[in-house]
This record gives sequence, structure tokens and C-alpha cells, in this order.
Amino acid sequence: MTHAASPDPIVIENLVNRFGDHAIHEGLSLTVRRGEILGVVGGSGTGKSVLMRSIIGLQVPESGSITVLGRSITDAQDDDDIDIRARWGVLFQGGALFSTLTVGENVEVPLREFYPELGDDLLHEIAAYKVMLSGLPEEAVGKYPAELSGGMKKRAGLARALALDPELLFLDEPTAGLDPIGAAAFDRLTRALQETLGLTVFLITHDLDTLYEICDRVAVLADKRVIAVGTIPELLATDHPWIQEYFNGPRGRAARDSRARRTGAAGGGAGEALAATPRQAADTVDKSAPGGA
Ligand SMILES: Nc1ncnc2c1ncn2[C@@H]1O[C@H](COP(=O)(O)OP(=O)(O)OP(=O)(O)O)[C@@H](O)[C@H]1O
Repeated sequence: MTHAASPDPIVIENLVNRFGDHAIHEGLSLTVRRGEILGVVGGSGTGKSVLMRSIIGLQVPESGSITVLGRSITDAQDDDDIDIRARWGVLFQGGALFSTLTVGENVEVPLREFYPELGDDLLHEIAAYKVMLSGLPEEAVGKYPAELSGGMKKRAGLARALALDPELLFLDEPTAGLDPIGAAAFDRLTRALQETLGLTVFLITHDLDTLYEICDRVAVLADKRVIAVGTIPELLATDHPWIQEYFNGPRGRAARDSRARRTGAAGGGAGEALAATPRQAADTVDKSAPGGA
């Protein structure tokens, strides 16, 4: 599978999504850079999942354009659509595994869909490899989802998302419901896979530790658009009230201090050590957003 060399794998411009009278996105724009882990945050119901579904073609927006790996999703014809779907993998909230199939059979589903010519032996071999890559023991291949813990289900979902050797990986709240040790392990796995496989990762999360530990940049959804995107230091230097409350609230400070302790930076001064210049911050925030800088 060749990987096209377009500079930005996901480009979204002026996206509008509405359900009846309920506007979810109004003029949302966002660019995801090749090889980054982009964290996507925002309050509940701000449209993070709807955004992800729009990018992968499961939600047809009212207007705006979405280009993925150089191909327009918003103008896609059916044939284009099938071709491009093989180049991304998705871990939905809760894993979305088929309960009547084993883990191995779940991983084989996309392989059978996109490569019907592959024989059973090869399919089993690829599935077993993906299961192992996702940090599950070999015997998990033959288990049913109901026999797995929450963390193992996430890993099984990840194995299926990796089935087709994707260039893009979409993760919707991958650490939700995991205990802190399991969540940290999943973060490390995500980072290791991204580095080893050269993935670009679009990661929706409420988990501040995940943002601090593995995200290269963070996009903030509020006011029906992306109000800011940048590194955490850049976001910290903005004065948007939601961003300040999110990153400088008690949980945000705890995640930052914990990260600072682990990396050896001065604990109490982590905020200052991480702070970006006002110039960087000014470039980061969408000034048209209500409450923006
Ligand atoms: N198919 C749909 N029909 C009608 N409304 C929808 C549909 N899908 C999503 N919505 C609405 O769109 C809004 C955004 O939903 P979405 O799931 O994207 O939020 P989110 O930011 O991912 O939230 P959370 O952090 O709670 O998961 C919500 O108000 C939701 O009720």
C-alpha cells in the first residue's frame, strides 16, 4: 500500500453540521499535520464525534469541505470512498466489536472486505499479528468480546483499526473507562504505534493525562468551531476562558504537575516553563470566536 506524500493528511474548511435546528458546527476549520498525534478536546456535546464521523464519511455535512489524504470526502463518489476507507483505521467509543465474532474474526472483517482474495491461513496470520501488535496475548485471538476486560476490548478494537495498515488512526475516547494504569499503558501503546508505523492520529479525549503525555498538538472545540489549535504551552498562553478553565483547573494542574515530575521539570513552575510567547498564542486562537483572545 503506497502512502501519498501530500503535506497535510486532513484539511477541513468551513464545515457546517446541523441536526434539524440544532447547529453543531458553523464554519469549523482544522488542519491535521502528517505524523502528529492531534488531541481533540471540548465540552460534552460540542461535536467531537460528529467531526470525526464527518471526516470518515459517516456524516454528510451541510456544507464545507473535507480533504483526506488529498481526496475530497465531501465530493466523494462511492468508488473513491471505498478506496480511501482502506487507508484509515477507527477505534470507536466502546470498541464497537461484533459480539458474535472472536477477536481474531473481528480483525479479519476489514481484511475480508478489502482483500477478498486472501486465503484463510493468511487472514488468520495477519489477524494474530495485529492482535499481538496491540499488546494482547496470543490466546485473545480466539476469545469473544464478552470474555475480555474493558482494556482488552479497547486493544482488540485497536487491532481491528490497524488491520489494513492505515496511514491515519482515529481514536474516540480510547482511555475512557480504563483505570489510570490501563489508561497510561494505552497511551504508551498509541505513541509507540504512531512512532513505529508512522501514523497520523486524530484522538478525541477528555483525558488530560493523555493530552500531556502523547499529544503533539491539541485542537479545542467550542462555540461550534475549533477555537484554538496548538501545543499545550501555546494553548496555556491564550486567555480563552474555556481553555484556561480546562488546562488551569485542578485536574489540568494535576496532570501538568504529574508530567513535570516525571520529566524532571520544576513542578510548581511547570506552567511557566511550558508557556509559549504571546505571539505564538495570538496565532493560536480564533479571534472570531466569542470569548476568544
Ligand atoms: N445522529 C444524530 N442525530 C441528532 N443529533 C445528533 C446526532 N449525532 C449527534 N447529535 C448531537 O450532536 C451533538 C454533538 O454530539 P457529539 O457526539 O459529536 O458530541 P461530543 O463532543 O463527541 O460529546 P461527548 O464528549 O459527550 O462524547 C450532541 O448534541 C448530539 O446529541
